[in-house]
Amino acid sequence: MSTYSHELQVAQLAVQRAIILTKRVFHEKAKGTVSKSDASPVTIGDFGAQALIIAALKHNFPQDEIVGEEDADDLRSNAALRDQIWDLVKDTSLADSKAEQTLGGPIKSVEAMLDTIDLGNSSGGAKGRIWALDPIDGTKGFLRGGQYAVCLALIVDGEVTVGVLGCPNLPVSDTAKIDASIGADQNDDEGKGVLFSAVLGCGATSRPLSTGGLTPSQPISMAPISDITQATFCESVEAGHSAHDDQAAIAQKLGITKQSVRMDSQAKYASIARGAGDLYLRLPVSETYQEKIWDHAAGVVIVGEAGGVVTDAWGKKLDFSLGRTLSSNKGVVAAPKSIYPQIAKVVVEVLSSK
Ligand SMILES: Nc1ncnc2c1ncn2[C@@H]1O[C@H](COP(=O)(O)O)[C@@H](O)[C@H]1OP(=O)(O)O
Ligand SMILES: [Mg+2]
Ligand SMILES: [Mg+2]
Ligand SMILES: [Mg+2]
Repeated sequence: MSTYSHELQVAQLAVQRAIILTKRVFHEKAKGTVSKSDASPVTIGDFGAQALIIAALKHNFPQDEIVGEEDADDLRSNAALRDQIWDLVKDTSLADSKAEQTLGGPIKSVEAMLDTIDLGNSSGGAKGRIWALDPIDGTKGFLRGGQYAVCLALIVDGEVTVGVLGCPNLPVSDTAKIDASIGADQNDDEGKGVLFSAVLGCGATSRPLSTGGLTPSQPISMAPISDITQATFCESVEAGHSAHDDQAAIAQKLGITKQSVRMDSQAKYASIARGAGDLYLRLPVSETYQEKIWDHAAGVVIVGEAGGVVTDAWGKKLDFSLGRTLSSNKGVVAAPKSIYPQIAKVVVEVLSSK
């Protein structure tokens, strides 16, 4: 077995199992949404997916730390919400019994579920093995019926080493270039659901999601691009998460004529890694917002292994060793190696002229 193959297998199966739960919630009209202290939404899907993934990690790697986005505080004071989540969690398992066994089987009780969710409370750091988990990334997209991703990465001594992104609403077929329709109304499951993975130094792959064991994978790589003016660039749907105006100015300076493709979540990283799009621009909207490690870790190693470069808006490597946030970075630029220098130069020009 190669290094990290056990970690990779557990991470892929754990994400795949959690997506059985998130898809059930996705198709419900009422998603059990509550507002967090920072006013961002969280649903029963986010909590349920965090419980299932942490349970699988703790079963296999009891010593590892976990930085998970959610905690169980709201559920300890809201019995109705807690019971709704438990109903989902206790009934979610992989159809393949060997794969389910690998993950340690079901969580034993509602109390164990709450404690498991709270194991995502690591403060992160530069030493040892730390998993970064975003149980639903793009919760706003999830609520809107758009793209979302279940994201898990292993950081070893501050370096992202394993990354897995489950994207239930991306098309299985990777031949089509993405366009504006990818961002919205993904209510039909037909031909959708992709699991992306990478191990540092070993390449990136994708495979169709299943509800049992892992399906065969194929290598993925970014699209070769010689003429930057033909590039497709991705950005957030939410104007509050990245600066659409700066991104439009950068695209214009680069001579890009195509409309940007707006989609929620790390599905943007996945889409450029498989060559369905070319660039991902995430320019900061706020002086104070610090990007969270769980919003980028998996995407960064997947894009890196697919032949891309990911830095912050000033060309600095993203530093995952500083805790739960990327406190020394601002914004994100992801592009194929061949055209990255041209793009980075224009990004700095646009930011410096403000
Ligand atoms: N001001 C902000 N700048 C950048 N990202 C943000 C900001 N506020 C929230 N986010 C995060 O952006 C991520 C989604 O990005 P996208 O819009 O590209 O899908 C979410 O994880 C969300 O975090 P949160 O979980 O707190 O909502
Ligand atoms: Mg997120
Ligand atoms: Mg989230
Ligand atoms: Mg959130």
